[in-house]
Amino acid sequence: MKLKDLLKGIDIVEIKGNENLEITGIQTDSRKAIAGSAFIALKGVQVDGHQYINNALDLGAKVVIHQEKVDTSREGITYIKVKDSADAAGKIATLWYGDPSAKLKLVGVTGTNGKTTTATLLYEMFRKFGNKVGLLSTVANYIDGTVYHATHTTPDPLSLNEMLAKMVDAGCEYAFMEVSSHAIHQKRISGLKFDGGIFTNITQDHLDYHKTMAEYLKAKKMFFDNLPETAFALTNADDKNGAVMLQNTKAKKYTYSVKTLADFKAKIIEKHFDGTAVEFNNKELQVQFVGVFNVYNLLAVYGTAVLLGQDPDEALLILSTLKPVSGRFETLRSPENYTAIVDYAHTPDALTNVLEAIHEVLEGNGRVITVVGCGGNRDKTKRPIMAREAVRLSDQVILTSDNPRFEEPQAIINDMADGLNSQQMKKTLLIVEREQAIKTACTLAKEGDVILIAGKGHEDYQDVKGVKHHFDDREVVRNIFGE
Ligand SMILES: CC(=O)N[C@H]1[C@@H](OP(=O)(O)OP(=O)(O)OC[C@H]2O[C@@H](n3ccc(=O)[nH]c3=O)[C@H](O)[C@@H]2O)O[C@H](CO)[C@@H](O)[C@@H]1O[C@H](C)C(=O)N[C@@H](C)C(=O)N[C@H](CCC(=O)O)C(=O)O
Ligand SMILES: Nc1ncnc2c1ncn2[C@@H]1O[C@H](COP(=O)(O)OP(=O)(O)OP(=O)(O)O)[C@@H](O)[C@H]1O
Ligand SMILES: N[C@H](CCC[C@H](N)C(=O)O)C(=O)O
Ligand SMILES: [Mg+2]
Repeated sequence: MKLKDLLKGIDIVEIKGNENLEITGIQTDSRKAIAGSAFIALKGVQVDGHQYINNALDLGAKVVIHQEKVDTSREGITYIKVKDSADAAGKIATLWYGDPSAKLKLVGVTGTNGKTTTATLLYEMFRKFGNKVGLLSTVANYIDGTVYHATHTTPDPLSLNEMLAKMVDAGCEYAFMEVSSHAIHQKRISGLKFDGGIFTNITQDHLDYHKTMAEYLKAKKMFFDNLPETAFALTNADDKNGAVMLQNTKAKKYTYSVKTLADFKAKIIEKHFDGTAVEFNNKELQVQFVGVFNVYNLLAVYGTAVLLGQDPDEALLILSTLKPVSGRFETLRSPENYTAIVDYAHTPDALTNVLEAIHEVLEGNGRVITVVGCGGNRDKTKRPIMAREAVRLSDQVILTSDNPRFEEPQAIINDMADGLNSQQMKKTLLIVEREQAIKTACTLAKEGDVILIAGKGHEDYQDVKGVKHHFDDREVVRNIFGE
């Protein structure tokens, strides 16, 4: 592909050299540069890609796209200075892969919690409508039924557009993807053509990265600010920032709600352990999901289906057949008749919601034992809050490890316990080994009790000092249950 054809829509400051040459590839990682390729230098979080320009050139790259002032003296090299190399990387990636998002009906889901659930259920629903569909999610990526390993919630722009192009090649008509705040902030989604955007909610998380809630909110809002007028923007009217998200969008605005008037409105009729009876826009249905938060997710799915032109009644029929996503409120029953629930709640709000959902169906019959930890090298301020919420809504809490990464596991647990007073500590155990923590919870549980094992959900590893050791909460539970 010709270099100049890749530069459409990019804010160029200066070009030095030939822009009329054939490119063999594009990279943002110097280590992957090949003969004749273009290297885009990104200002990273850890390091600055501009440092590696010569490494890329040594491997044969012929073009450098940069944002900072750099040495442009190497012979035969084209240097393109741009205003924003992250934005350029996104846009160049879309063009390199043939602008796949323009050939798909692409819908992005953003928010602190519920992205994986909503995007995955949309993928499943649209397949049930009979379409070929793609999905990019935390748990896994899918192209019309074929699974691909996911490393991020939202991949880097090159991997992202490569996946979208594969979806186009496979004949997919729709694609649903999670849009993380990191991805918006790092412009991994620049150049993508969305047909719709969904906002789930915003509560505390990722303050290690965004520093303040205001910055976190700004990142999420940017996704909606950049939607085109041809797209729809569907927001949660019950979230206090739901309307804020759509303040400056050009997209057509729609709302969903359980509490107020909205385009898509739900009423909860009855809650039980294997599902919820609800009314969506005055039509009754039974869904196989527990928790009010899941009613919101399902409502967003329903609204999206309708906004994409599907028949509302058929959408409701399919909704009632959908099943929970891997590692989200996954229920396992012990031979002694207590229940273990594995859930991906890793934020204060998610933990509160999932515990409230458990209480709503338990109705005071049976105790709640919660096993929970917090990730290392992530938002430290959520640790004491999560511990307090766990204690407030449980009869017994075991604080344990969840991906300590490069931190000391005991130090993370101590940060959590710092949120508890001596009274609260009385119902709290600290057990560093997660397997031991789960075993202890099972020893303590009696018939009718519920053990919530929170934070890891679908994850099948424990990330310790950069090494992912195999660990799966569900597997541990099944072993204890003798399955
Ligand atoms: C904090 C963060 O988001 N980091 C992401 C970021 O990396 P970075 O900016 O730190 O990159 P860097 O290491 O500083 O390098 C900067 C540039 O120099 C280049 N480089 C580097 C070394 C070299 O020798 N040569 C070279 O060219 C790199 O390729 C890069 O282009 O850009 C990388 C490429 O896109 C991501 O892989 C990386 O994700 C890291 C691994 C990560 O853990 N990210 C998490 C926090 C994340 O993104 N999570 C969200 C979901 C969160 C949620 O909603 O729960 C997600 O979307 O997955
Ligand atoms: N709409 C919601 N509101 C609040 N909490 C939710 C909602 N949906 C799910 N949760 C809780 O959050 C957890 C994570 O859900 P999910 O994986 O769908 O979120 P996510 O936004 O994809 O998370 P991540 O940012 O890690 O990708 C669930 O296990 C559940 O405890
Ligand atoms: N996408 C989230 C996942 C957190 C899951 C939890 N198990 C942890 O490791 O903190 C993050 O990277 O912050
Ligand atoms: Mg997710």
